[in-house]
Amino acid sequence: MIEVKNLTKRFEDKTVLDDISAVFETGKTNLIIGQSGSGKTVLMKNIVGLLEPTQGQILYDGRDFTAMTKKEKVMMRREMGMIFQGAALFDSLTVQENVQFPLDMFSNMTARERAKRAQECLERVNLLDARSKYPDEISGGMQKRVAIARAIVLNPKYLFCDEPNSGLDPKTSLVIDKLLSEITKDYQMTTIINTHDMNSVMGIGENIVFIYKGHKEWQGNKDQVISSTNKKLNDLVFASDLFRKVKKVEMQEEENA
Ligand SMILES: Nc1ncnc2c1ncn2[C@@H]1O[C@H](COP(=O)(O)OP(=O)(O)OP(=O)(O)O)[C@@H](O)[C@H]1O
Repeated sequence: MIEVKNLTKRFEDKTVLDDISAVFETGKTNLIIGQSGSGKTVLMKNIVGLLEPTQGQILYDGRDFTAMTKKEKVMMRREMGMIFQGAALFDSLTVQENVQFPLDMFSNMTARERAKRAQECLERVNLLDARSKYPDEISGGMQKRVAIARAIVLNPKYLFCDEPNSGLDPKTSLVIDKLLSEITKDYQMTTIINTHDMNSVMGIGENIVFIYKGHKEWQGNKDQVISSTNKKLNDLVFASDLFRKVKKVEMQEEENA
């Protein structure tokens, strides 16, 4: 579980995050949603330690990350897997070498053990057959799956994904969402996903934190999204492609009736 307590982030005199408190639960896909510029990325960067909070605390299973020394934070990062926008793979390394890279850097395993572990993770994302290919020889969706395999290779307790579906078609996005949801359950990770994708909200939104202009406007699950009377949340969700499509189908059905 990751707990954010009264988090405020200012850049000079600009307050980007204002007194945010939220709990992100273990074994669940926790989503951060909000309009462009609302502060989602800044929130995630504070949580993983890429930015320093101006005020507030971040607790990893009760451990106060904000109070840790630099060395302790580096140790904590080994418990975190990260998937950034785009897949951010090394073009000159094969799929397997990409997945194995964190092991080569941070583990004391033998070469044989590292290769075995990388292959286990590739198998988990159903890409073992592509292990000798280079990133430019595989599709965008496959590249994302390689990034997921790489993010879990060190067995993280916490998984962070920034817009995992950006640049992917809806069908491939569903595959990625399903995979993220499954590995979250399998490995009992605390997974936090920044997303614009309302299909993801409705598919894997077990715990959704809605950020509006830097403050927490709403928190709930996907079923509560549907029944919520929060106008700002409804504006965000019902302005999405998914709901426009649902509405269009309903209108067509009415016309045909
Ligand atoms: N280093 C910085 N210095 C000053 N302002 C910043 C800095 N980083 C982000 N901001 C501002 O913080 C606000 C929130 O940005 P953020 O990137 O978190 O939004 P977001 O919700 O992730 O948007 P998007 O969905 O478009 O990625 C924006 O107004 C942005 O300009």
